[in-house]
Amino acid sequence: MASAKVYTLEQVNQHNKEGDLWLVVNNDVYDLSSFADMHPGGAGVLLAADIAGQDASTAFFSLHRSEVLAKYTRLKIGRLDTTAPAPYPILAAGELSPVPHAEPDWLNPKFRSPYYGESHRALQRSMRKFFDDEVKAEARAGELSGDRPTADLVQKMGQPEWDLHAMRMGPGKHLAGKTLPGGVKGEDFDYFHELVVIQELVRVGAPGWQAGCQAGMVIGLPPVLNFGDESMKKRVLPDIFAGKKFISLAISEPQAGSDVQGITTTAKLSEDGKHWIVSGMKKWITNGYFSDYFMTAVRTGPKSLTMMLIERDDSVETRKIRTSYSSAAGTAYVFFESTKVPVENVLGGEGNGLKVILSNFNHERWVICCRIARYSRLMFEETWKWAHLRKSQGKRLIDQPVVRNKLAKMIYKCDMGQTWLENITYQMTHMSYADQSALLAGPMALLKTFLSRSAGEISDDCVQIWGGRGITQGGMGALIEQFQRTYKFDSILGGSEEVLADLGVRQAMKRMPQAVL
Ligand code: HEM
Repeated sequence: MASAKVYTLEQVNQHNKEGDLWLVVNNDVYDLSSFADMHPGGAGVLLAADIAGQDASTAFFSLHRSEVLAKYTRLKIGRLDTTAPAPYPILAAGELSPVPHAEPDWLNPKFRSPYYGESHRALQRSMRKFFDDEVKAEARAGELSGDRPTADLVQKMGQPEWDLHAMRMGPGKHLAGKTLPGGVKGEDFDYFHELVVIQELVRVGAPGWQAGCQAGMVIGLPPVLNFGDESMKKRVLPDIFAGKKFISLAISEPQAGSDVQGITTTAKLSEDGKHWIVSGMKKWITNGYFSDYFMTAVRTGPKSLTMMLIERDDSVETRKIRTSYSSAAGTAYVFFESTKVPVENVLGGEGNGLKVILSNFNHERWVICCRIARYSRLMFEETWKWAHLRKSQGKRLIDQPVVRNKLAKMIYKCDMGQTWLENITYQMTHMSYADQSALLAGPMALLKTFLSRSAGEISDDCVQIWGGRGITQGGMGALIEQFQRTYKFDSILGGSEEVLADLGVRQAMKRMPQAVL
């Protein structure tokens, strides 16, 4: 590769007018002569005496995200003749953030953790690099455009080198014999490994796109893994884990929401007893728009709820629903019109639908907890950096006690949530499934309530600090605006805050002895 051309600041200074406009950002020299008229911030600001032909790094970084530079590398013509480090260092792909509290404590080299071993750290390093290098740019673009994840990327994630889709299903037999990123043996993969994968993926900062990237699988596939027979597993799992097919969980309906008792989609047995004939509609089905399979809750009798795997055919129609995050998620209505489903596709037996649904609730809620804890921390990091950059009335925002107070609240909410999450995760790695259901369902419900409530408060404080940029799509505050528009998903999906808070208390009531004085 040819080495970059080197210029002195005096040479750059000569190019300071309309049609001949250079400037320096982070020790790189940019020629903006033709770009100035297309500059979204206008040509005027670029022609100002302290900008045109000057080192404009400080002005640049107070108004743009660093991704802008990556997008406009074509304007770079060389570098400045200096050995001084770049004034605003940009993290290389895979690096940990040096911003205080931007990473959970276990990633701080000076901190110790009883929960994470070398294999978790190795997995974290691999995933961070992969998501930074290969996923972040597509994810953020897709979040804005509404384009679902590309087949190339989803299938790359499914290749044996990454096995991301299989890892997102958590520990289990489906990972046996595999060597996962970071050299982790499939048999050793535990809930902390899964937490690492989820939290690293969240950092790409694109919730709708990320949902479009097999979120339906995370909630729709467990019945196949836990209740499917070997022939179903053989038929369905390989293509889903390879990222070639999609599955979604189809429970909620317009009238029923997530109240499974109210489900009206019905299935009637065919005369020859070989098929169920399903009719009805489902709503808010993540990935439904492009799913090949639907793990569907249907009514097989007045009091009988049954789960069945429905494969897309001409009798299944899907229609996109616009929600407040990106339509990259493929959230949809799903209509079944006399859809024929082989009786072998019933999971867990006729009438046992509720048991199948409930069997995955804790895991789903835990996944949401992992996600929102990390997403909230990302917002803190953005806001902390902004508070150091942005000056108002001659002072940086961070120099204002009221701003520091808001940041303090963000730090303790993020750290409390993560610490509690790690404690529950540790119990999950050591408890039988029965004990988990009896002892962790309540704390998990309360944790999710705490984290989504905290996310709301963190979002509110972030927006106040960011001001207009916190309510503007694109530009510096893009992630903050996106967060305040989308954090509600995690406070509703998998059980709303109110329902879960109540569940947490009712579970504790069950364990209350008759009388304690
Ligand atoms: C390599 C040089 C530059 C490039 C490629 C560039 C590109 C951009 C882009 C893409 C935007 C749209 C908003 C965003 O995506 O962040 C923008 C906005 C803007 N730029 Fe630049 N810019 C450059 C240098 C500068 C400099 C040196 C200034 C100095 C004052 C400046 C001032 C602005 C302003 C005021 C806005 C509008 C910001 C807002 O609405 O909040 N730009 N620029």
